[in-house]
Amino acid sequence: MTVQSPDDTAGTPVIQTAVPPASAAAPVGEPKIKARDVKVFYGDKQALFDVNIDIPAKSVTAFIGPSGCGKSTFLRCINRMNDTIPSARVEGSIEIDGADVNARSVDPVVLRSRVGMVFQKPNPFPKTIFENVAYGPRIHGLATGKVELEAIVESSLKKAGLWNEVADRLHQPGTGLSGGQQQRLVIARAIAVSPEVILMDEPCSALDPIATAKIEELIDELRSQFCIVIVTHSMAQAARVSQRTAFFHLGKLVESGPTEEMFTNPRDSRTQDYITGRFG
Ligand SMILES: Nc1ncnc2c1ncn2[C@@H]1O[C@H](COP(=O)(O)OP(=O)(O)OP(=O)(O)O)[C@@H](O)[C@H]1O
Repeated sequence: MTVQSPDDTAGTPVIQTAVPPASAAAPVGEPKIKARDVKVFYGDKQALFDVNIDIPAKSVTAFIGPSGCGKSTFLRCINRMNDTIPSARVEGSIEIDGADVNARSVDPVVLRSRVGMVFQKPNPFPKTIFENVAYGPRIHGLATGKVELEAIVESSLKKAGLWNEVADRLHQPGTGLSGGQQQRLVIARAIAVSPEVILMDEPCSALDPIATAKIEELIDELRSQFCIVIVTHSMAQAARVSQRTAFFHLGKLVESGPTEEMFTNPRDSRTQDYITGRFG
């Protein structure tokens, strides 16, 4: 299906979702990620207020909302990237498969291999294409030798839809690829350590429409294997790629639910106002 009026700024947008019926998109069984009463402070300033959400496995969940509403802050709680911001303090609990990510016993480096992250700007290492993908499996001891490492690199690049474009130049710098290819390389790098969750923070905002379409197709393919959470400014993109959507406003999670319902029949007037372009 197509989505009209990308980014929804002109008039009242009509957003068509390309997702299964709402019943098929509802979480089944235990959620992969369970957040309870999550609050985040930067110094004295509170950026997130009591966020409660269940995020299913093998599905794409989109976080939408106006600039500064806390989408990225919440995303960063899931793999403890907020630990790297000295002024940030996180309260409440986030569990992945029932285990608290903030428990003392959790090594953030190991957590981040289980919960990979893709940023707005593609950030390949200043190394070859091969080394970009091989680095994680090597440091986490996932390959017993060269042949196994090569197999992981190949299968990760294939899953990221990049193999055919780079198979004959694996030993050239990753930074020599186009922006869209670099973003797929970064996704291959995340996949290479067999994560369970992939967090994407506006992964297409630096890409042209063709590269964006490729990443969106890739997200759709990857959802059969991973729990994917994507922050996006584009409601059209949320509608195209996600099965569930969460709307944030002023640091609060206003509502979340099956994407189709969120865009056709939101429960909260703030969501309605946002999706119809009344603010944003
Ligand atoms: N490192 C930081 N230090 C201090 N305040 C921060 C920091 N990062 C974010 N904030 C503040 O926290 C609030 C939420 O920001 P956040 O980046 O999570 O929102 P967002 O919804 O992802 O925004 P955008 O869509 O513009 O990326 C904002 O008021 C922002 O200024």
